[in-house]
Parts: sequence; structure tokens; C-alpha cells
Amino acid sequence: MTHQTTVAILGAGSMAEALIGGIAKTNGGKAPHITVLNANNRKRLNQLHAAYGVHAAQSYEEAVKGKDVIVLAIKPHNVQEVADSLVSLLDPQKQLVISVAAGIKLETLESWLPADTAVIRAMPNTSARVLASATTLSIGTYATEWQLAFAKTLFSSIGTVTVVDEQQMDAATGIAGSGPAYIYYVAEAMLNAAIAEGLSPAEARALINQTIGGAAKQLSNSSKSPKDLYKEIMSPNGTTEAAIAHLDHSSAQELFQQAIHQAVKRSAAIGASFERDPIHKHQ
Ligand SMILES: NC(=O)C1=CN([C@@H]2O[C@H](COP(=O)(O)OP(=O)(O)OC[C@H]3O[C@@H](n4cnc5c(N)ncnc54)[C@H](OP(=O)(O)O)[C@@H]3O)[C@@H](O)[C@H]2O)C=CC1
Ligand SMILES: O=C(O)[C@@H]1CCC=N1
Repeated sequence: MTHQTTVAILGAGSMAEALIGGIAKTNGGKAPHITVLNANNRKRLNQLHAAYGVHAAQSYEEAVKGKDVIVLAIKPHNVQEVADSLVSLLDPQKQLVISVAAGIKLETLESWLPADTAVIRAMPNTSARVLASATTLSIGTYATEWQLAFAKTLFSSIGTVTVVDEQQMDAATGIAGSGPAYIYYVAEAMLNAAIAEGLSPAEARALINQTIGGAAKQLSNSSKSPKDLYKEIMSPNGTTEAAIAHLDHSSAQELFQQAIHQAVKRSAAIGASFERDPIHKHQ
């Protein structure tokens, strides 16, 4: 019998559920090999148990003991306190820690965890829930190629995986970690516009879903640039030209690029604010 890799997820919020939901989908809807723990919200753990068959732990010890992989799916400002709680529980010879926390660097994570702990940094997105995450991974000092291969397999079950140098993680976070939000933001603008122009919310939602899904498919299937693709829709003096002219006049593209730059900068700033403190390094 082959050993089913056991996974503890610390944190039970949006990202944890996206991961659990995606992994469960690849396993007949249930993920009994996943144990989940949060801080206070027991009701939330019970919901996840009911929905996906995950085991809801009562303590860090119960959550992480004997697990092959521990995923930190908590906010960046909670990572150090959780790492502190794990120090006496982790076995660096056997266990891999994967952090999905935005910004927090591998070196910082390694300094908070027991010496020689294998750490991998991951940046998935909430499209994991529909097996369509665009995840980036960076490998820490002590993680083995085998552990990286395992992380690739884990995140491949919920979408695509790209291994990047850690220096590229802030950019990947601004583009792909936050990325779905930009599309939902545009969808919201389209929805509000559609309703203002007289469509019913249900009609509008259906049209917008199909339009965004179709455009995403075209982007994936075509070798044409995004510009070529929108130019194809623009008849001279037509409707699309009228809309794009208005967007260009308002520098909407520049605004979008600046917005993404803000996300990338924020990821770097989060990382810098938790920069490794040598006094706290565990030996
Ligand atoms: N949301 C996203 O799209 C993405 C998020 N990320 C990263 O994932 C991480 C989680 O984000 P997200 O899921 O959105 O956050 P949420 O706020 O939705 O969830 C945070 C979770 O952490 C739990 N928690 C807080 N403190 C502790 C603790 N000491 N021990 C155990 N659990 C704790 C909370 O429990 P309780 O409710 O009981 O307080 C809650 O379940 C962040 O670091 C973020 O940067 C990465 C990629 C995309
Ligand atoms: O907004 C955030 O901080 C998280 C990280 C990437 C996506 N959401």
C-alpha cells in the first residue's frame, strides 16, 4: 500500500478553503488526509469538515504531529507566532513547511523555524477552488528536490505551477496572487454598467461570465497578443473603438499598471517588515 501524504493546513480562511476545495475535487470531493486548524472560529472548521471531510484539529500538536507537509495559510502578521508554536513540534528531518503568506521571505521563515527546516514558498490564487490556480513556488535552502517535486504535484492538482527565483515572488504575487481580484473588479464594473443600461442582474451576470470566460479561452488558445485580440473587435468608428478611446483618454492602462505595481511594492514591503532577525534564529 502506498503512503498517502498527510497535510496540515494552519489557517482556515479563503486561501485554505480554495486549496482544500481544489484538492478535494481531485479526490472525489473529500480530503480526509488534510487536517485543518484555525485560531478561534470552530464553526468554520466544522463547516470545512462537513463540506470536504477534512479533519478539524484542536491543537497545533494534533494538527502537525506526523504530517508530511504543513501549509501556513495564515495572514503574514500571524506567521511568526504560529512558527513559534511549531518550533518544539516540527521534525526537520521529515516535515516540509509550505508558506502561502504574501511577502514573507524564505530566509525569514527559516529563521523562525527549527534549524534546517525544509521550507517552500508558494503563491497560489483563489482559482485553486476551480482547479485553475496559477501558482508560483520558490524553494528554500533545506528543501530537497524530492520535496519540491512533491509541492509541484500538490499545487499541480489545483492548477498550473511555475518555479521561480524568490526575487520574482513579489511580481508573481502582484500579478497572479492578487490577479483574480482585478478581473472580478472589471466584472463588477461591467455588471453595474449592464444594470444601468437596462439588463436584469441575472441576464447581465450570465452574459459577463460567458464573455470573460470566452476571452480567457481566446487568450490561452491564441498566439496573438492581447492588443491584437482587442483590435480584432474594434471596427472603425464602431462601438468597441468608442469604449477603448474613452479608456485610453483616461489612461486606464497606465492606471492598471500602477495598481499592479502597488501590489508588488506591498508584497516587498511586507517581506521587508519581517526581515530576518538573527537574535530569533533557532539553533
Ligand atoms: N486570499 C487570497 O487570494 C490569497 C491569499 N494568500 C495568502 O494566504 C494567507 C491567508 O490569506 P486568507 O486565506 O485570505 O486569510 P483569511 O483571513 O481568510 O484567513 C486567515 C486564517 O488564519 C487563521 N489564523 C489566524 N491566526 C491563527 C493562528 N495563530 N493559528 C492558526 N490559524 C490562525 C484564521 O482563523 P480565525 O478565523 O479562527 O481567526 C483564519 O482561518 C495570507 O498570508 C495571504 O497572503 C496567498 C494567495 C492568495
Ligand atoms: O491581498 C493579499 O494580501 C493576498 C496575497 C495575494 C492575494 N491576496
